[in-house]
This record gives sequence, C-alpha cells and structure tokens, in this order.
Amino acid sequence: MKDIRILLAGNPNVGKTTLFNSLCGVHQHTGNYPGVTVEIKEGKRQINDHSLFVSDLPGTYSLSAFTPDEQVARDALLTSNPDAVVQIVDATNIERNLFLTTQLMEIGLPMVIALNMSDLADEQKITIDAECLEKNLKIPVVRIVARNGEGIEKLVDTIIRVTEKKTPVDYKKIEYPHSVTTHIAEIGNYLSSHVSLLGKLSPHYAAIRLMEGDEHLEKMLHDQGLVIPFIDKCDPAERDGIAEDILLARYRTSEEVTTCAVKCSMGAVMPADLIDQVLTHRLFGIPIFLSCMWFAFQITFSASNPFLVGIEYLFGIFTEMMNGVEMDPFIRSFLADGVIGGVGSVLVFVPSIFVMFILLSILEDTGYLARAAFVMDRFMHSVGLHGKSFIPFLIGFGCNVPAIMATRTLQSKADRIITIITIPFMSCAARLPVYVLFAGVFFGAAAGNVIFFLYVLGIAVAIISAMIFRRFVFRDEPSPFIMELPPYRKPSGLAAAVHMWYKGKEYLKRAGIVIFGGVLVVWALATFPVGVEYGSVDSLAGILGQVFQPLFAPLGFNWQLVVGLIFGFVAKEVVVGSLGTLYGGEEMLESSLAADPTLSPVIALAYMVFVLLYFPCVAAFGVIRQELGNWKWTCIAVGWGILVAYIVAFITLHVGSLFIGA
Ligand SMILES: Nc1nc2c(ncn2[C@@H]2O[C@H](COP(=O)(O)OP(=O)(O)OP(=O)(O)O)[C@@H](O)[C@H]2O)c(=O)[nH]1
Ligand SMILES: [Mg+2]
Repeated sequence: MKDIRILLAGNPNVGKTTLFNSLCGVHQHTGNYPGVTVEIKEGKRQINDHSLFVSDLPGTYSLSAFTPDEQVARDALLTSNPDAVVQIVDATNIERNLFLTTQLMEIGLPMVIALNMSDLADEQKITIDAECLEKNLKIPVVRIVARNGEGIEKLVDTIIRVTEKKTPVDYKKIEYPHSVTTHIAEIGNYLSSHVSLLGKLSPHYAAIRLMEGDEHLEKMLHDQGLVIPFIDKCDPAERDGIAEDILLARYRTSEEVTTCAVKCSMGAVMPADLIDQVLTHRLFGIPIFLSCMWFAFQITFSASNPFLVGIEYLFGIFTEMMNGVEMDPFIRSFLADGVIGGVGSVLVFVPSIFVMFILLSILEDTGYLARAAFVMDRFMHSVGLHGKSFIPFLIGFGCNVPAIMATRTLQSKADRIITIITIPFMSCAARLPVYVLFAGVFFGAAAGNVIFFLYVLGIAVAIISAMIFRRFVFRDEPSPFIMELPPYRKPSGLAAAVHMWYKGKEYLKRAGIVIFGGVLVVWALATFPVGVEYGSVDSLAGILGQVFQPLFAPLGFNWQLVVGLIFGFVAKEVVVGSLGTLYGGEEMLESSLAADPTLSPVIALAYMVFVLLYFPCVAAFGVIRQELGNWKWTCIAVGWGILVAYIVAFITLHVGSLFIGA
C-alpha cells in the first residue's frame, strides 16, 4: 500500500474542483466564475494498492499571490512538498494557462498536465497536439473532460507513473536574458550554503523567486541576518526591470509552446460578444439583472407551491392518524405540537429552498453571474464596495457562511471587512420560510412581490451600510476591479440537480438536528411548568417572551414573535419552527396567525424586515469571527446588524401603516 499526495493547481475556473469531485466521489461547490474555491479541500481515492490523497487548491494566475485565496494556493505549492502537482489547464485558453505552468515547472516537483474542457475545445474547433505539448514541456499531458469523467483513469495512471519515477525532473528551461541567468546563479550559489533556511525550496528556485520580487522570502532571509548578493545592492528600478524581464521570458515561453501545439481553425464568431454587449450594457445591464432576480423569486415562490400543498397534506394525514390512536396526552402534545407542529412547519418550505438552489446553480454555471458582477461594479464602486464583492453577496442568498469565506478573493483588507459586515444583509435561504409564511398569510397574491421587496431591501441596507463605513471608517477608495469574464457555458442539468440535492440535503440535515433540537426546547418551554395551558402566557416560553417583549413593543411584536427571534439566533429555520410549536401545530399555524388580533400585515412586514436584518445565525457568526480575525470587528459587525434591524423595522412599521393600515 502506498500513499500518494497530489495537489490540483491551476488558473481560476478551469475545472479543478470538478476534477476533484470526480476523482474523490465528492460534491464540492463548482461554478462558472473565478474564485469559487477559496480554501484547500482534501479528498481521497483508492486505486488498487495506492491511496491517492488529493488537495483541491483555490485558483491562481501566478505564484505571486495577491489575494488571500491565491496565497493559500501558493503556500501549499511551495511548502507542503506533495508527491506530484497536477495542473489543470483549460484547453480553450492554453496560452494564459501555460504562464502558470512556467512557474510551477521551476518548483521542481513531479508534474502532470490535465488538459480539461477538451469537449469545449472540440466544439470551438481548437485542435491541440497533446504530444507536441508534452514533448515541448517534457511534462506528461492527459486530455480529460472533468465534467463527465472522460480521461480520468488515464490521468490517475499517469500520476502514479510520475510519482514512481526515480530520476529528478527535467522540464523545459525558460530562457531568461543572460544578465538574469548570471544573477540567479550567483544568488543560488550563495543560498546553497543556507539550504536549511529555505524550507522546501531549492536554492536555484529560491534565487528565481527573489529576482521576481518575493518579498516574503526576502524578509525571512533578512530576518535570519543574511545579506543576499545582488538583491541587497540593486536599486528598486533595476529590480523592477529584472522582474519584468522574467515575466517576459515566461510569456515568450508560453506563447512559443502554444504556437507549436495549438491549431485554431477560425470557426464561426461566437455570439458571446453580442450577448455580452446586451447583458453588460451601460443602461440595460442593471434592469436586466433585476428582472432576472425578480423572475427567480417568482419562480421560487410559485414552483414550490404544489410540493408545499403535498407536504401539508401528508402532515395532515399524520395528524389524523395520531388522533385515532390512544396515547398519553403528554406524548400526544409532544408529537402533535413539537414534532409535527415545529419540524413540519419548517419542512414544508424545503421545496422553495430546493428551487432556489437550482436557480442559483444555473445562474452560476452559465457565466451570467460574472457579467452581473461586472455590470454592478461601477455602481458598487460608487457606493464604496468592490465589484468582486458582488459574488460573495450572491452566494449569500444561498447561505451566508460560504459567502463570508468567498471574500477571500478580495485583495484589500478594507474591502474585505466592509463586505463581511454587509453580507449578513443578503437574505439566505433559511430566512425564506419566514417570508413565505408571513407574506402568504398577510399579503396573499402579493406575496411574491413582498419577498422580492425584502431581498431588494437587504441589498439596499447593505449598500447604505457600505457607504457609511467607507465614508466614516475606511476612507480609501475600493481597489480597482479585475476579474476575468468566464465564457458562457451550457449549464449541465445533472450538475445543477446534484448541486440542488446536496444543498437541500444539508438543509434537511440541519432541519434534523438544529431545528429539531430548537423546536424541542420551545415545546418544553411551552409545556412547563406542569399544569399550565400549552403555549400560554403562563408557560416558560410565555414568561421568556414577556420578559423581552417590552424591548420589541415599539416594533409591535407579540411575545410569540419575540420567542421566535430569540431562537432565530441559533438558526433562522427555528423561527418558523418555534412559531409552529407555539401556535398549536403546523396545520393551525397559518390560520392562527391570520386570526391573531395582535398581528397585522404591517407588523408582519416589520417582523420579516427584522428577521432579514438582525443576525445571521451562530454558524455565520463563527465564520465572521474567523475571517475578520478579531473580536472588535466581529462585535461591530453583529452590533451593526441588530441596530440596523431595529431602526429599519421601526421605520417599516410606521411608514408602512400609512400605506397598508395598522
Ligand atoms: N464543458 C465543460 N465544463 C466543465 C468541465 N470541467 C468543468 N466545467 C465547468 O466549468 C466551471 C468551473 O468549474 P470549477 O470546477 O468550479 O472550476 P475551478 O477551477 O475549481 O474554479 P475556482 O475554484 O474558481 O478556481 C463549472 O461550471 C463546471 O461545470 C469540462 O470538462 N467541460
Ligand atoms: Mg474550485
């Protein structure tokens, strides 16, 4: 049995994670835009007597690493000493991808190139002579289509073969100008007597990195008291010139190799440019995007309706069956109010969440998302946000947790902090049940519009918050927007379905554990002390709600709503779950809410607004703390959310009552 550790490296959006999923039989998130993966994911595949340990890295254009996610990739490549590096190369864009190859080759690790997206290259009539590529670079090249698994077996065989080779690697040399080569040799020689300080880097490669301007390595060597020949003597202008020479040599190499290996027949002009002109139009871009989102929410609300009715029907049957069975009233109350009432009221919204995930996944896979980011950039800049923040925001509609992590693609610290503080205003899928319930009960046919309004409100609050923070805290300008527009790709129905299923399953798992636990606690609080009427003001839940209710009296919330908010800190799904428990069961929930004299459409609206803005959930809180790295900003982020929620809900109540009556 032999263990083999490999790293999957490559430019962003070339299909690394798709290959990873197919190699390891897992389902990590993929999407057609750069920066989907921001931290290393580990997986394993067993092949006969080999265990292949695979790490999927964030995408990177070079090893110079400007953003936190690129740094993660660079550090893994330079310090983790894997048995092989597999570079995934996008066959439709070889020259740019080979630039990274010229850097990876010099690290000196065994390498394999996986020529991915070969199906698209064929479609675009790009013919690649893999043999010529292989001969030229002296690196094995395997043609694959990660999305359907084509060529993966051959790739695995090749990986095993290169790791078993005993001879040192001997790749194509990059032809630097003579002056550069002499300095590299001089520095390399000097560093050979200090190899212990270089970690896993060879002296020759360390010399190249220093010449390219690796400040991190330079500082580390200086900290050890080393005086580096040439580097320490030359002036910044000269160093910039050398770094540029190295860059040019790399570009020349990638161009040369591409010219020899790639034949493009001039196929029909892709309509992509034309489509882009419309979708990213100065005037129409934003309305097109908003209409897309509006349709998405209408579909989410209406498409899930038949399922909703079905699930409600099933729960109705359960309740009836239970009514026919003799049992202890205590257990009956537990099953009827706690389990069916609480968990059931959350489960009925699962279809909406499934539909929402499938729409988001289709948007991600077509490449439209990156266009939307581009369209929004000018606007985002004007309000003090970075165009790239837009993608974390959109991911936030699914779940805030990965969205907060996705801010790692932002280069500037200020941009990251502002984005992290504002992401929780993006309404995640777990908040949807609250809207579907309240909008359905209090706004009837206008429910879809109310939900759309809430999502837009979340975005508006995020924008205003960003403006405030940019104006008063971080005065610098957001850094400029650089993001590659991915090509349009046909979304794979299967991939979208798989994505939906896994996301939905995660939600169900949470429903099973967190929500069930939360609902159980609410049921107990509503039942005890023994002898009180279930869910009445005398129960523990009633007492708890009443203690905090005065705080929310200006917002018009009754004590049941307040209990929902308290439990909503754990997870938003628990809000509806606990209301279901308190209002006497899932079947009763809607009619009880409608009949409750302490509630009205405008209070319901204020409540939805509060739920949208106040606090994401404990899981998101944990990630905010992790990504911001300190308590001060974490507390500011959370405190800001609660303050804003209170103010906006208050305004909603008072302004709303002018329009829709109190
Ligand atoms: N047609 C086609 N599409 C592919 C193939 N491999 C991946 N894709 C699609 O390309 C997009 C990007 O795939 P990912 O696996 O997320 O790319 P990545 O390299 O991990 O991207 P980052 O994590 O952002 O660096 C997704 O929409 C995939 O469905 C392929 O072989 N053929
Ligand atoms: Mg990825």
